[in-house]
Amino acid sequence: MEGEGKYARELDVAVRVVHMVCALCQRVQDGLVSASSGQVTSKDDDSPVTIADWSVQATVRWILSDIFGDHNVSIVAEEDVQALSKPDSTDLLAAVVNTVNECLAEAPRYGLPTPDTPLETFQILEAIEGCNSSGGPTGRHWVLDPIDGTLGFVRGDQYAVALALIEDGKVMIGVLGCPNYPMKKELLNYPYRCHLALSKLSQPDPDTWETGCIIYAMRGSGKAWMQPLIYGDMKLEWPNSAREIHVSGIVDPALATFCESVERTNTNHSLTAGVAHSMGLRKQPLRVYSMVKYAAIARGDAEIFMKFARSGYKEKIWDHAAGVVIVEEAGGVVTDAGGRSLDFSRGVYLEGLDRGIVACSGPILLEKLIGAVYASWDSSNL
Ligand SMILES: Nc1ncnc2c1ncn2[C@@H]1O[C@H](COP(=O)(O)O)[C@@H](OP(=O)(O)O)[C@H]1O
Ligand SMILES: [Mg+2]
Repeated sequence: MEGEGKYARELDVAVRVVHMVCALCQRVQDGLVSASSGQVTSKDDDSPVTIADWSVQATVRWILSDIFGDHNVSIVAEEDVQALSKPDSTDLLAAVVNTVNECLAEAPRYGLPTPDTPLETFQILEAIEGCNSSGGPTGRHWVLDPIDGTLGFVRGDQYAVALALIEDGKVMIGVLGCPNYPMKKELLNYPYRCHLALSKLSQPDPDTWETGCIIYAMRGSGKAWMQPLIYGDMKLEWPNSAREIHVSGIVDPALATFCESVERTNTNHSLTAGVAHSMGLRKQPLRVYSMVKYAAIARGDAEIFMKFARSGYKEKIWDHAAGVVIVEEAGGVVTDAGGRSLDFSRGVYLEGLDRGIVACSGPILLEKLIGAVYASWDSSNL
């Protein structure tokens, strides 16, 4: 199964570490949802960041460096230490140090190494700063979005932890941790807070896959997998009930579901409505935060994903790398709006992107979608 191939060790480590940091995220999100304020910081571009973003980044860096060797690990990731290093950020930094050490203390349950003594503040800052690679066309680069969909995260809704490995410009493995991804497709449409409240009434049962999964794939395997999150004191026992996932077989647009960002600042909802109409999609869009949208395509819960950012916005590789390989290995396709593959070899940004990003469960829908984008483009207000 998924344990074979050139990247088997990397995939195994990546899945384990994503499991571990998903537990970290769940603890922080539970605290955020019950706290009234003061837990969310704004970055210079006004986007939100939380202790979970920095803590996940530091934890992943520490584990990958420990296993593969500090000098062998190049990581391209979203966060830097700017906001954490301000004089009034002492409490924030202390919270990150505490969160990382709490998480790493649990590492043996995930089959991962743990530090001999708790990490000191400078080590944690170094770990966060150590994720400052800018990728490129050659060599191995890990790509991490510690919390994708931070807005969903702080709102108690969907978010994802995304880790990918790029080698010589190609995404070779992808892992998406989706701690709030519900078992049933219908529940994705359901306000997540309600689902959270209901699931709190009973202990999650891994057999029913109520909440939380890790989805992953290795390039060329033709397979994508899903495992449930582990809870409480459980130990991660490989293969942890892994089951194979596939894209949907629906090819009729009238029956297809399309998903897109909740935030209209991140994608042009009027353009996507025009495209949907032009291609004959009938259902209401499924609006979900984060790369959970790629997970939904790979799991067969939706057939189409579209993202059309405002002109001038440059898409970053960490927002797509893991999702792309997972969707492709699950049988789907991901391209720009001109039908070309995304290019992960050009550094931090997806350079040369034609208008936007689309993912489909197969080539028939993709062809119709690209035709509909051409038909709708001129009348859009981009
Ligand atoms: N103006 C903009 N246009 C398009 N995408 C944007 C954007 N500002 C931020 N984003 C990206 O959109 C991601 C969220 O996507 P979605 O809206 O689908 O949940 C953000 O990820 P982060 O939350 O990791 O910063 C960010 O990378
Ligand atoms: Mg992101």
